Amino acid sequence: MKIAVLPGDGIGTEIVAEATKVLKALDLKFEMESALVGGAAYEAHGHPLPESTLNLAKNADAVLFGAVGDWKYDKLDRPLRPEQAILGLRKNLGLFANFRPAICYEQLVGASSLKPELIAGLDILIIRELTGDIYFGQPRGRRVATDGHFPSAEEAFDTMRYSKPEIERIARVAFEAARKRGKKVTSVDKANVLETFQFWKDVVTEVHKDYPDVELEHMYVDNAAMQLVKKPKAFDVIVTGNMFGDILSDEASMLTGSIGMLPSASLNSKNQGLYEPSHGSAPDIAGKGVANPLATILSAAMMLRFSLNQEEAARRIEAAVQKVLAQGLRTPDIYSEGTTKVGTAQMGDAVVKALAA
Ligand SMILES: NC(=O)C1=CN([C@@H]2O[C@H](COP(=O)(O)OP(=O)(O)OC[C@H]3O[C@@H](n4cnc5c(N)ncnc54)[C@H](O)[C@@H]3O)[C@@H](O)[C@H]2O)C=CC1
Ligand SMILES: CC(C)CC(=O)C(=O)O
Ligand SMILES: [Mg+2]
Repeated sequence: MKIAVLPGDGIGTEIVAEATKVLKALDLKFEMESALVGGAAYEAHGHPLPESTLNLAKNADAVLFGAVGDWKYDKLDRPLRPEQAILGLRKNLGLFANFRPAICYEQLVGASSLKPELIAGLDILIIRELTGDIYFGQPRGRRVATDGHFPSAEEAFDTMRYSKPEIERIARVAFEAARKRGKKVTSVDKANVLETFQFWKDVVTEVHKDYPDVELEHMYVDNAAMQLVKKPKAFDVIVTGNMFGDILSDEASMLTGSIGMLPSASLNSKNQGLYEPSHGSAPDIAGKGVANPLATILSAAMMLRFSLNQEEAARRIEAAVQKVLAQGLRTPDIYSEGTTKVGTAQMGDAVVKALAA
């Protein structure tokens, strides 16, 4: 078994170091090989996703990814920007199904910006389509307008699109997932305005016929954003497109206490996967040793479960995370009065210690 380890930029290197520490402490038989990705790869090789990094990821059983990006690369041509590395990995590996579980651990109920009664016991699963939508649609670019409010002005455009098989396969993933938990799927769209999402809604409704035991509701994305903070526990599984899923999962992360708590798994049809926290490279706190490594450590647990067939080891990690939270250890993003503030490495060390106990 081989894990490709791609730390990336900013806090990516700090949090992945803690996750690999935890993986090594499990004493399982797998090999880990690291490579540069994102801005770090651009600096060393002139490209954010060098062929060697892509090949390592393709040939591994699973990929553990940190985060990419930094403001200093924002002026580069788009194909050279660090974010193209994660988009390229998702596309090249066919990682269309992104699982983002938003679970509020009992010990963190007080860390959320929402009232405790709204989020205590929260366990929702966002399933985000990851290789289509406006993030990948062509054509895109800049041009001179020929119509509209300002003819002959400079304009920019992107293309939102989904094919029927792309919607069908992610809908099936969502219904199958719901079957194993609360048996309810909320499909989030903007069918009242966008043709792409009327199509999405029609196809999801059709696929639902094969899952009569699962309840399906449809919700517009603006309402979904509101309902997520009004009554989050009314959701079970949310399925949505790439862009809406990106936005709603950041919102949902605050229901768990912090974006530093939200792991993710991105799977292809062979259950090969890339595992990364839902957040980015956080340049504002990079290098300070204060980033929360738990989303990455929990992503490593998802990797053991989904790609490496190590359910017991996954559970051990999740139990260890709960244990350190119960001990009162908190990185600054989840700190509240009466708990103990720790840094990134101390949090990783505490998880390793909790594994052994
Ligand atoms: N998958 C990826 O590699 C992603 C990369 N990005 C890139 O990351 C860079 C920064 O983007 P932002 O919009 O600022 O999003 P971000 O998720 O990096 O940060 C947003 C806020 O959350 C905080 N935060 C994020 N992770 C944290 C953690 N583990 N512990 C404590 N606090 C944490 C940050 O300090 C910041 O205040 C950009 O270059 C962006 O393109 C953004 C999202 C995903
Ligand atoms: C580069 C972005 C598409 C990454 C992101 O924001 C995400 O996947 O959540
Ligand atoms: Mg995002």
